[in-house]
Amino acid sequence: MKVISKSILNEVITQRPPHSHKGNYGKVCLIGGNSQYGGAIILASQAAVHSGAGLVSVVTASKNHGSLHARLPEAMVIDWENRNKMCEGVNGASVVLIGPGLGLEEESLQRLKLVLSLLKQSQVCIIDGSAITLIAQYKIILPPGPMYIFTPHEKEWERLSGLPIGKQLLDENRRAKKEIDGVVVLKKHRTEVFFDDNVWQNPIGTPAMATGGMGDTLAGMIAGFSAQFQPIDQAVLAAVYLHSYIGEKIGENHYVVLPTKVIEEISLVMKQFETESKTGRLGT
Ligand SMILES: NC(=O)C1=CN([C@@H]2O[C@H](COP(=O)(O)OP(=O)(O)OC[C@H]3O[C@@H](n4cnc5c(N)ncnc54)[C@H](OP(=O)(O)O)[C@@H]3O)[C@@H](O)[C@H]2O)[C@@H](O)CC1
Ligand SMILES: Nc1ncnc2c1ncn2[C@@H]1O[C@H](COP(=O)(O)OP(=O)(O)O)[C@@H](O)[C@H]1O
Ligand SMILES: [Mg+2]
Repeated sequence: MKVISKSILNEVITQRPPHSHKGNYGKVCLIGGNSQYGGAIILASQAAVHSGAGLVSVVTASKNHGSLHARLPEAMVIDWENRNKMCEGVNGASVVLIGPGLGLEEESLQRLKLVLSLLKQSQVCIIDGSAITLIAQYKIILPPGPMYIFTPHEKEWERLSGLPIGKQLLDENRRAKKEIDGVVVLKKHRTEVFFDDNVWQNPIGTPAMATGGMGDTLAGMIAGFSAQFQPIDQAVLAAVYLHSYIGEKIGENHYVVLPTKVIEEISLVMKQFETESKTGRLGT
């Protein structure tokens, strides 16, 4: 297993070319936030915006629209009761994130199935939270084509892989990952990222980060990074590392690290690691 190092941030976070515009930094569509879990999708959306996604649309319950707009006027909002608008939002995205606060109701399942049926080969789809649980519970087969990134915590990984938490050892996890078409970010004290050919461990992070919404924040950061930076594998590793790096820094003088505090720091810390672009390449 390889270990992610800080240099991943310099490698991935490159200066923006002067003649670029928001369209060059990716369109992210996030789907989640039922009447119980509005906070999850708000945190994920904030994390995507603060990590630099060019345009962010949020498909969520109408109940969340006011609070989302109040916390994040940068995001566009779509009512998930409006099927046509929801389809437009998903179709127009380069990166789709589904799951934070989606819930496990029948409507949540139908929304997940609809989103999966709309995905195109060119899109990246991050699958988090309730979406992982639903995929496991209903044994949903994902349509081939898009690049999938799963972000389970240990219990979600148990549901998805069938491996009880106590049996989640490296070789067992590797074997289980082979059954899954996509990257797996297995979140825990020392998060592991499984690609087809290799596994990376995140050496940093603190239990001060063990608080609700921290994973929703990571999912939003992965969405923001995948929208802007290539190759996607590197972008995922950088997002995972940066999330814990910021958490550790805040944890030096806070007993608990709030997701909203992590989000506030993202852009500031990205600036510290920004390197001159060697190619002048634009994001897609
Ligand atoms: N503010 C909001 O709106 C928030 C909304 N959220 C949204 O809620 C939805 C449900 O997500 P969820 O993670 O809260 O619940 P679930 O999937 O049932 O997992 C919990 C179960 O797994 C167990 N467990 C074992 N190991 C574990 C581990 N390493 N990490 C975590 N859990 C572990 C754990 O064990 P126990 O706590 O009992 O020891 C418990 O039995 C999802 O859509 C999410 O986005 C949240 O993000 C919170 C903030
Ligand atoms: N003890 C810990 N050490 C380091 N990181 C942790 C620890 N506990 C939780 N985290 C991080 O916090 C996040 C929790 O994700 P998740 O359980 O999905 O949260 P939520 O669904 O509430 O947003 C993960 O990124 C995980 O790595
Ligand atoms: Mg979670």
